[in-house]
Amino acid sequence: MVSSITLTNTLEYIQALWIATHQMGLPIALWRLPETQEIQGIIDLSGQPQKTVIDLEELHSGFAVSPFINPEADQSLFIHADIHFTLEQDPSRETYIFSDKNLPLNDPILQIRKENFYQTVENILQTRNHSSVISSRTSYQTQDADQAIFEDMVSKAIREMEEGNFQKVVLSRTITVPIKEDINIIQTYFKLTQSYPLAFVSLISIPEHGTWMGASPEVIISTNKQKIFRTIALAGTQPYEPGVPLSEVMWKQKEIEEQALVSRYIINCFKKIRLREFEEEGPKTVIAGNLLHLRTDLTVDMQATQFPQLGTVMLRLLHPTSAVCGTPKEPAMDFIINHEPHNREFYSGFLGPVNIDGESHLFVNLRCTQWLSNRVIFYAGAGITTGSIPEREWRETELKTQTMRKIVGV
Ligand SMILES: C=C(O[C@@H]1C=C(C(=O)O)C=C[C@H]1O)C(=O)O
Repeated sequence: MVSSITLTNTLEYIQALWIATHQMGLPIALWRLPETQEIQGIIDLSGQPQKTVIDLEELHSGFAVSPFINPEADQSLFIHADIHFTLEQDPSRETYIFSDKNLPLNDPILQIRKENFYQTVENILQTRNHSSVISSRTSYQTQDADQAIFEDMVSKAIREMEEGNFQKVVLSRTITVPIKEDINIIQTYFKLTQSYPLAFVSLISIPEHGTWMGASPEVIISTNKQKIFRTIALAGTQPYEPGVPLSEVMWKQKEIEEQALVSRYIINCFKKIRLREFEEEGPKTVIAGNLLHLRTDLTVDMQATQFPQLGTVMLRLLHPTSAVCGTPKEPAMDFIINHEPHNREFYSGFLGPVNIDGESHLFVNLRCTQWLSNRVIFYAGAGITTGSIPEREWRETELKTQTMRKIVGV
């Protein structure tokens, strides 16, 4: 059984692993945390992720994926870590070391499946049968809104806000693009990790639920070994011009207010659970690929506050935040459901590793794409307030897909 191997051809090995999960119908998640080099992966040998509430106190090691619409919080999928591996660059930076963490498998059937899995990987490597995009979903229909339809939807939202129905709504759209037959999804993923060093870069595939790749700048909740809870309030968008110091970046009133709404939403969630001892830092300007955002960091010492279940409680209260839905949450959500022509599915849901080495890091699924065998669907949204100009919001959604489109080559 594989436990640690030095790879001379990393791409080929990870691709064989990816193909093997598809041949065997197994869910897989690959991710790289912000500001780290190591890529990690999880494979669920049962073949079916569990549909569950994300309770960090109850769940084993795994990877959580929630759709945007999850009102009772029970629609999240949990990819169980039957296999957990890491891919680390060696100090010479010439090769990668692939390590299987050899998590204990209590069920002998899973042990046999694991052996079969690595055997399948070997067979694929030997036959060198490397097809290009392997997607867990071949047919899926979505409706892209053109510029006029999107701007009409934004204008309608502005009118409703002027009537006082809500204060902010985040409206999104899809862009469906055919892809070349020879595109390599794993190579694209590696490129994405390089373009977004500060983001959470993920690639997941779940039978019947699809194949998704993204580079999220937005933590929804994270809890680390030191028992520090962290979340962020992220909003406001402008293009990043390399060379301009972040301290010199100026923000318009509209963006400052929009981001303040997200911060206030999070602090209100703390108030609901009577938590007063939190640290607030920011807002400051941060880089996400080709863009800049405004970010406030909010942290809590879960030991000092005697609140070990804070991650679970806050996840339930926060999702969907005002950064991807709006304020107040219910009328903003109704507007989205009634007006966006597409189904968001996992876009603006959350995803990330749970209880891996004593830490959980969940991110909002943004700057993401869904992969079908011959097409990619890009998803992007923008925060709308009464100060919005529809054409600028359209341009913002264009900007939000730009880095990803360049990497995919479309
Ligand atoms: C909705 C998206 O991004 C969110 C909306 C932002 C905004 O309105 O300025 C900024 C960052 C994210 O919180 C997206 O990327 O699709």
